[in-house]
Amino acid sequence: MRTVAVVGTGLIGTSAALALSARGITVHLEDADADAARTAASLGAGTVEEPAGPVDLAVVAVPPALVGKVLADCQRRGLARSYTDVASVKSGPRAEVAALGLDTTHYIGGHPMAGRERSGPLAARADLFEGRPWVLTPTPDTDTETLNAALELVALCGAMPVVMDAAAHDRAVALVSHAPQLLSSLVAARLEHADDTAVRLAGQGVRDVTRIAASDPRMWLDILAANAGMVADILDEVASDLQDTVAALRALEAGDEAMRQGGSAGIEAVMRRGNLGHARIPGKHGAPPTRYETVVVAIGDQPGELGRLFREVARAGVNIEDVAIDHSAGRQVGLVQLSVNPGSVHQLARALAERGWDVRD
Ligand SMILES: NC(=O)C1=CN([C@@H]2O[C@H](COP(=O)(O)OP(=O)(O)OC[C@H]3O[C@@H](n4cnc5c(N)ncnc54)[C@H](O)[C@@H]3O)[C@@H](O)[C@H]2O)C=CC1
Ligand SMILES: O=C(O)C(=O)Cc1ccc(O)cc1
Repeated sequence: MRTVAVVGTGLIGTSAALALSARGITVHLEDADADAARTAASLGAGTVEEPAGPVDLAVVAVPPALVGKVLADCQRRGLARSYTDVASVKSGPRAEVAALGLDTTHYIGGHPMAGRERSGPLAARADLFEGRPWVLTPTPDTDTETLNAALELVALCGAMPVVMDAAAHDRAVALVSHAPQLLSSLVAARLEHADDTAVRLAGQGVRDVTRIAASDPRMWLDILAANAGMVADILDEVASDLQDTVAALRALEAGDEAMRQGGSAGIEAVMRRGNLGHARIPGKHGAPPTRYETVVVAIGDQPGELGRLFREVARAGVNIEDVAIDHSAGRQVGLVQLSVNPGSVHQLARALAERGWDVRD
């Protein structure tokens, strides 16, 4: 594959374009908003010049409800030999492509399972898809050239292809992406009118649970509208779990010992079910989940501190598997939680302490 057109240069389109350009592919950028395409080009994602002839692959990276319309326009113009999209839902766009009578042999649905809570080209990152699943939804009439072009796109973006049926994809993402998005929004919504004194106490737990509550409501309305039934089914089950949990909490306050015991059992059961569900989430690069341990280091809230710390960790020969930073409210200090392999914890803590870092227990 030598030439690609990215149609829609927001977060996802520009991230893919950056990854492809970095690997020597010629990328043509276009967007209904000319500023978005120019911004992407200025970031090194490609050129806003039109291709001289059909490109090898066009990546349609627009909101889900527009995939059919934009694909129709691209095919009419003869923009590419093969086409794919990146929409977060797959059955809706597929039905629209069929309803519009488009060429389905040279189109394959796609969905990179990576994103950010921010939109637009300025939020793009070349490594966004690194090690992440990228779902492809071929149909019996998808031709080999198109499947291969999409597989090459996924490989060039450093992602792992997962071939799925569109309906199975939509069921799966309702569970692992769409329902969690709404649950995160609902937790964050409780904070809207909360007392400042309460919000100021927010720590890493509530930050983790609400990170994606900062997402763009319009884009998510589009996604949820295209998968509403499946997401509602999951939230129905969550609502039933919530009712049981509330009943268990009330029982914990009861005067009667037997009721209190029932309440304890209910809460313990939900916590244990959560442990088991959490343990099933794959680790980096789709590997089986790994248990990491954390080394906590306090750093000053000033430029360059994090870089200095990371260099020290590298010098100690330890790989950082994950990192989280907890900014204590009102203090000029951040607590950096370095997740590392359990075997490296003591060695790293000792090495950092010896070099003067404030390592916390
Ligand atoms: N944001 C996320 O975390 C993820 C989003 N997706 C999917 O990727 C797609 C794009 O999402 P984002 O990049 O986040 O959105 P975005 O809002 O950052 O970018 C969408 C871009 O499409 C452009 N556009 C709209 N109509 C157009 C048209 N008719 N022709 C050409 N360009 C047009 C917009 O001007 C905008 O620049 C959506 O289908 C979304 O479901 C997939 C994975 C993750
Ligand atoms: O922010 C995250 O962790 C995400 O996982 C975001 C995300 C949002 C939408 C998608 O279709 C896929 C991934």
